Amino acid sequence: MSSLEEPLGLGDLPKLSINRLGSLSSPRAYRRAAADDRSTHKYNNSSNGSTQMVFHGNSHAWHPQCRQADASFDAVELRDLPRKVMWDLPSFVKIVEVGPRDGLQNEKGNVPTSVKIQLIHELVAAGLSVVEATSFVSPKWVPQLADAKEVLKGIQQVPDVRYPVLTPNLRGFEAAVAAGAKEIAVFASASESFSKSNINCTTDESLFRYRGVTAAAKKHGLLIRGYVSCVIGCPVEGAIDPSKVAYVAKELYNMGCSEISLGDTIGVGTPGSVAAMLEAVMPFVPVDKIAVHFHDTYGQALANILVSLQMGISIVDSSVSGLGGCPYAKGATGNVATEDVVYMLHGLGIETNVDLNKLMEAGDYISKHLGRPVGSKTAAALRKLTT
Ligand SMILES: CC(C)(COP(=O)([O-])OP(=O)([O-])OC[C@H]1O[C@@H](n2cnc3c(N)ncnc32)[C@H](O)[C@@H]1OP(=O)([O-])[O-])[C@@H](O)C(=O)NCCC(=O)NCCSC(=O)C[C@@](C)(O)CC(=O)[O-]
Repeated sequence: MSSLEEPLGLGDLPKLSINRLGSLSSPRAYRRAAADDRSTHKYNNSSNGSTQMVFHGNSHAWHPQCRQADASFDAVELRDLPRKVMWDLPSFVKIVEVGPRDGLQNEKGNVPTSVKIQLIHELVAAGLSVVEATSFVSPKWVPQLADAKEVLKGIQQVPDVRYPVLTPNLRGFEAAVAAGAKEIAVFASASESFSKSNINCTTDESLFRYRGVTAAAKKHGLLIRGYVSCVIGCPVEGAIDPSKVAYVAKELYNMGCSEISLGDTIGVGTPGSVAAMLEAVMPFVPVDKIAVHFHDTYGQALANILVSLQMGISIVDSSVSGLGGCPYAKGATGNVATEDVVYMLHGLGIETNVDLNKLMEAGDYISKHLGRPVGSKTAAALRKLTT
């Protein structure tokens, strides 16, 4: 386990917050300072008035003498603690709802076109300003979204709401434009193996292909979203080097993508590995153009979102009722549920413009249709309270 992945307890923060936290430039620097501060602690021994040193490695918060010694400044420091822990959080987060695409592409049963359209309408009614509608991919590869044209044409598009659609090649791009798309998304992978299984070509071949797609999109005045998948791990290759993610993100950004979504496709990331990956990408893509996209396979998605926000990210992808998975990423579970993201963000005082009740109605709608309970813990808890 790398030092970045060692858990850092909340109890460690009061001591750090005295003079360090505000001036640190990145979570990595913060962690180094935390490690320094925690290894040694000077305290006054009240029984004989002497000053003693305590060496306690990483267990500062739990060392009885340190707890006693810290008590004198805790009263002052703890008052400021929430602000310091919530260091630099954005005041507004844009949520990109990917349920109708990333969610429904993985369903075994057939979801009627009318249900997909109704779901999109409900999500927009809940206040979501970006709803990824469908994919113009090969129906042989993803039969669940074979009705892409009908879905996009069937939506009553609301002004100022974005409805991006995935386009893997020029053929998909042309079909999307003909169906009324105003925004497309291209998707490349930081893992060669996943690239081959997902779109049947290497990463560089896909980037070459996307140069044609993005050039055509710019000519038509369309917005372009770029995805990088497998940003933390790949089902075949295991851990992915952050420099590979940075390379793909940079290429997509430089070819004109206005937003780069970094996808933990199989949901293996932790706040430690996510922070390292973001740190690698940030020199190449402005922070306000980066979105994070977490699947919740290991239950880490909300923690990963929080650390991303702390690093300055303000665009989060999520999926109503936690729908999702990728047909070409075995074992990956759904995306983080939008309801849970909204609940956490509102709890942090961050605006989203999303009405949680209406969002839960959209979640109920699709869950009923799919014949299973809602996949959001927030929705399940709130529904229990009101029945
Ligand atoms: C890229 C291809 C098309 C290559 O597919 P291919 O088989 O290598 O290429 P092809 O050119 O030989 O095409 C195969 C057949 O598909 C047709 N075709 C070809 N293109 C299209 C098109 N656009 N629309 C409709 N049909 C198309 C083409 O005409 C042909 O039909 P046939 O001649 O055999 O009758 C294929 O591999 C494909 O569609 N892959 C998409 C797979 C997919 O959608 N995966 C899920 C995306 S999720 C993801 O990537 C992760 C993400 C974004 O969610 C983020 C995260 O979670 O981390």
